This record gives sequence, C-alpha cells and structure tokens, in this order.
Amino acid sequence: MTLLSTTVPHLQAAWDVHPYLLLSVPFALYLLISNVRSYLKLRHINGPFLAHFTYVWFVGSVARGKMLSTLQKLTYKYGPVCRIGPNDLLVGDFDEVVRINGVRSPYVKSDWYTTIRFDVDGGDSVVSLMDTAEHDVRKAKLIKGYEGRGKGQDKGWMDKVVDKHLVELVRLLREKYVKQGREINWTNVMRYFSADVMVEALMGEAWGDLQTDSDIHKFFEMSDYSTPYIHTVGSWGSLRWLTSSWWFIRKAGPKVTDNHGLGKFISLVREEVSKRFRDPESKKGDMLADWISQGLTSRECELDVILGVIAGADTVAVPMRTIFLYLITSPLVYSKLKDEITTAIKTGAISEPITNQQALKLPYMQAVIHEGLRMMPISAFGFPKRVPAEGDMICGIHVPGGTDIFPNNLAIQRSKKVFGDDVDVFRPERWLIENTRGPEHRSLMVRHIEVIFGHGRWQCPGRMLAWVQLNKVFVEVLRNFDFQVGNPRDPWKLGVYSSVTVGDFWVKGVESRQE
Ligand code: HEM
Repeated sequence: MTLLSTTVPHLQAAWDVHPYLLLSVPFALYLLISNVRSYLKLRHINGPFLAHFTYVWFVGSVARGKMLSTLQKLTYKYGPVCRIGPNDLLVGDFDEVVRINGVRSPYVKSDWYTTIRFDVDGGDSVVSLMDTAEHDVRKAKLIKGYEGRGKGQDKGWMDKVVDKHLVELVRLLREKYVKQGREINWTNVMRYFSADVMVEALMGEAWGDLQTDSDIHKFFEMSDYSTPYIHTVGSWGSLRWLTSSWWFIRKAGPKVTDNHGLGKFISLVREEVSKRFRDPESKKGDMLADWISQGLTSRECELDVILGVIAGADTVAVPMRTIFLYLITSPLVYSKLKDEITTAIKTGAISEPITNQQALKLPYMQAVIHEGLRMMPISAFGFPKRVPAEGDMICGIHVPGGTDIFPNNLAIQRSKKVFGDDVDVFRPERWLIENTRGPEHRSLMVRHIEVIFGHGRWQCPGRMLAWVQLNKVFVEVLRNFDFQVGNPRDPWKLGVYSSVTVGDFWVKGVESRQE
C-alpha cells in the first residue's frame, strides 16, 4: 500500500512530462525478454553474434545481395549447422537436408513460405499452401501436367514446346544481333526464351517476348525489383506476418486493373482460365487443360498458372546465363564443348534441334551444365522447413521444435568430400565418369546438384522442363554461333539474395555455322 501510494504520484509526474518515454518501457521490456528467450533457445549453436538475438544480421546479409560469399564464409567458420537468426538455422549437410525434406518427414513448411503469396483475394497456390495434406492433394493433381504426362500431352510434348522457341531464339540472335554486329543482352534473350516456353507450356500460347524481343507485359521489370524485396522480407521473421497478411497484400499487392506487371499478368491468366472453363475443349495438350481434367477449380487453376510462370520463367533463365558466362570465359572448356557438338553433328548423333534424349548422351555437355549449376546454385539457400514440436537431432545437435531450417545449397555443392579439394574451381572434367569414383559416386554428385530443386514432397515439379531447356539451349546456340563476353572487366551485375539475379550481361556473337 505504501509502495503503491508513493509510486503512483511519480508515475503520474513522469506521464505528464514524458508520456512516450513511459509507454516505451513495457515495449523495451518485451523486446528484452523476447531477445533473451530467443538467445537461450539455440544458444548451443554457433553463428554470427547478432544472429543470436535479432534478425538484423540475416536481413542485412540478404539485402546486400552477396549471399554466395556470405554462405561460403559461414560454412568455413561454423561447419554444417549454423545459426543465422533467432529462430533460424542453416544446414549444409546433404543427408540431413534430404531427410528433413523427405516424403515421410514430420517437418512442415516454415511460415517463410507465406511471403510467396501474391493473390489479393486471399487464395493460395501450391507453394504457399501451408497445410501439408492440402498441399499434397493439390500437388497430386498438378504433377502430371507439369511432367508432360497429362491429358493430351504426347511423349514428345516437352521437346516440341521448347523446340518451337529455340528456333525463334536462333532466328532473333542471327537476324537482329549477329548479322548487324550488335551486342546481345544475354540477360534479356534468355528470360524471353524461358518465359515463352513457360507460358506456352501452361496455356498453349506464348506471350511472344522473343518474337518482339521485349518484356511485353513488363513481367520481368516487376520480378527484378520484387526478388530482393521478397527475400529480404522473408528473412525477417517478425515482419513477414505483416507483409504476408491478406490485408497488406490487398493494400500493396498487384491489382488486376494494373496495365502492366504482375497485376496485368494476373488479369490475362484469369481471362484465359475463365475462357477454358466455359469451353474446356478449346485448347488441348497444355498444363492448364490437364489440370482442368484433374478436377482443379478455376480459382486453383488461376493461382497455379500464375505460380508456374513466376516459378518457371526467370529461374531457368538464371542458369542459362550463369553457365554461359563460365563457358565463354573458359576457352579450354569452350573449345572442348564445341568439338563435342561438331562431332555429334558430323556423325549424325544429334538432330536439329537436338532432342533431350540425345543431349543426355553428350558427356562433356552434361559435365558443363552440372559444373555450372554447382558453381552458381540458382538459390544460395533453399526454402525453410520447421522442426516438429518434439525437436530433432541434426548432425548430432539437439534442435528444439519450431526452429526453421534453411538448406545451405552452396555448402552442399562445394562439399570437398564429394567433389574434391578444388571445389571452388570451374572444372567440368570432374563429372566425366572416368574421373569419378564410379557410377555410384557420379550419381551421388548429381543428387547433390539436384537439391537446388528442393526434395521429397516439396520438390520442384518443373525440374524436367528446366532440364530439357538447359540440355538443348547451349547446343543450339553453339552450333550456330561463337561468342565472347561483352565487357571482360565487368561482365555482369550479379545479386545473390538467396535467388540469384543477373543483369547487364552483354555478349558478342559471330556466325559459326558450317553446312
Ligand atoms: C532451374 C530452374 C528451377 C529451380 C532451381 C527450381 C527450384 C525450386 C525450388 C527450390 C522449389 C521449392 C522446393 C521447396 O519448397 O522446398 C520449387 C518449387 C516449385 N517450382 Fe521450381 N525450380 C525451377 C524451375 C521451375 C519450373 C520450370 C517450373 C514450372 C514448370 C517450376 C515450378 C515450381 C512449382 C510449381 C513449385 C512449388 C512446388 C510445391 O510447392 O510443392 N520450377 N522450385
């Protein structure tokens, strides 16, 4: 009673002078307690000092866009398990990442996935569906269409979709650039190619980015500025509940009334989907036709077609740029690959365009693609999963329930145990069977590369379409042209926010076709 009667007048006086200061006391106490609780939860796991208490370290590192070198330093300093946030660990052990993401794993998606929501009306595509059972049901309906096994998709469907745009790509390179002696914006032509492939595969007709050599709907303009944003916000645990709330998306997200970007693109997809639901027989043999026949609702179709373009366009264009830079700046590798392609043409081992099956039989080209993916893993770290309530042992360390686990793709792809001591060197020869410890070892190497597509029930359903494009594009451009980098001093602008972005990448091409 005495304490109360002496304290209240003091509080009253403080309130009169500094009301905001007084209000900030409970907030500061809350922050202090929650930081201490966060620290204690994972205090036995090493990582950068700030990462133990706040998201400042993680957010700052992602926003700088230099995640490749950051992850490399972390891996050397802290080993396979490292703390990168108050509730977040990075795991670079291949077996553990495969186990965590396995089909029977009790792990669930981290709420990081909600940052990939884009629908102003509150719908989820397969990737942002948080409930595992709902995700699995949706994915089961999507998978055949994605893999070219759906209704109306014949055996050569994927080859045909890709070939059509390869022909267009070679035409564009020859007519607009090589013949005129103009430098090629490799960033753009690769993304126009993969976008046209993706849109045609999904809805039966491409936008025509390649034909017009332009970002027709300014889709990439939107994705260029949203990629750093999504990754930065996604790494800020306490901010993402706000930015992924339907309220926020409705206020700041894309609108179907927009005349370009994601909003415009959403309205185009809605139009096509509603047309197809009115007349399901109007187009056959694309992913959408299969999904309708699988019983997806029109809302689900809309959301998953939109996701397909977002997930499948620039993702494939990234390795078509990164592998290409490694290739054209490594003369010994370049000439060996050219020789392999020339011999295959002369001996009739490959058709024009090359088929996916034929490409799989070109050992040096397979080596170049795998090594290029290894050097630059498209996303430095993978999508996080949440440890089940009872906790788990990861690499022999106890990890409490509720912790988010990010796969460290870079560490997996630079594993010295699997790839040898020179892991930081671009050396496709390591993939040739005679240089491996035999077929089993080579297949282990391949599985290490494939973690870039995720694993288990969450694995990327578009990876076959991605491989078919990668397997064909280098053969088709190299059988026609020779290339050199436009600006050897500063060949491109690279950003690694987890996803890799490549801008300002110019190359010079000359005719090299021998009839
Ligand atoms: C080299 C190119 C690609 C890479 C590296 C890649 C990588 C990934 C990754 C890491 C995931 C998430 C896995 C997880 O949740 O743990 C994913 C999911 C997904 N990807 Fe890809 N992807 C690529 C190309 C494509 C293409 C071409 C398509 C479309 C044809 C596509 C469609 C999807 C979809 C729909 C999902 C969501 C799957 C689910 O939630 O179960 N991706 N991809």
